[in-house]
Amino acid sequence: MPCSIELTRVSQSFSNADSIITLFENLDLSVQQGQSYAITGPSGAGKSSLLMLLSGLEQPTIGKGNVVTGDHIASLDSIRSEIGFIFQQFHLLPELTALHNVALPLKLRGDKNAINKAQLWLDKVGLVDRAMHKPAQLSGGEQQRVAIARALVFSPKFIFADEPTGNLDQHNATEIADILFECCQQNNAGLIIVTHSHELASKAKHIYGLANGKLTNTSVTPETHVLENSFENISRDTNQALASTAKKKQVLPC
Ligand SMILES: Nc1ncnc2c1ncn2[C@@H]1O[C@H](COP(=O)(O)OP(=O)(O)OP(=O)(O)O)[C@@H](O)[C@H]1O
Repeated sequence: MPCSIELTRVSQSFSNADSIITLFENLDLSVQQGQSYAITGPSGAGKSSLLMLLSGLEQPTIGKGNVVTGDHIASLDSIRSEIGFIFQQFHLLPELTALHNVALPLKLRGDKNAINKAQLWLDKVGLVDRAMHKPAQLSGGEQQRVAIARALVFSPKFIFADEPTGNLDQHNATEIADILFECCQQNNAGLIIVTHSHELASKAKHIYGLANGKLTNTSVTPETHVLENSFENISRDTNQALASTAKKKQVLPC
């Protein structure tokens, strides 16, 4: 049964030397396994902090997060070994080959087939011929492919990605985004992305904006799609009619 991560009325504040920064208060957010989410918003709004709370790696100042499976509610600690991370800076281990970077999470779980499974994942992300290369011998896009394979190799329930395309050029960013969404969908993993990229965010089913401590669902609804399509059809029909009139005017004598 798919599970969801639920943050209920959470607040997050940090106290610095002479002040307290409050990022958000009484915020609710629920993310479901198998679904994709993007969190966008201005720099410093607290997007990465929210990702840390969702993943259970950090605790909110007030409120709490739970994993909900049917009627069963558990703390976020219970899902710690079933979540994967992807970062802007890749965070691969520099002394390990691509193959051993991907195999590492499986080895840590005592999986005897770690190397074979890692090889299959390198194949999935299109890097089978780079298995023996170390991160420094790979391009940014290739390193992020390794990071995606490493994050998904142990079939996690959720993937948390913080600016996964932030260090890549446009071409690589699009390719990496496609691979990431496809791999998560195929593995029924929930995908939660923090990004400044509207192109990347638009691939997610649910899009949230975080600004001034408020989280707003800005996803395009099916109704909006219908309206957009209607406008496109009207605009196309109008253009066709205008083109046809212009053509007739050219042919017909004045
Ligand atoms: N552990 C911490 N201690 C003190 N302040 C923190 C801590 N973590 C985050 N902050 C502060 O909280 C604010 C929000 O940080 P966060 O990284 O969550 O924002 P963001 O929306 O992800 O920003 P960006 O888009 O620039 O990455 C920043 O001002 C940051 O300095």
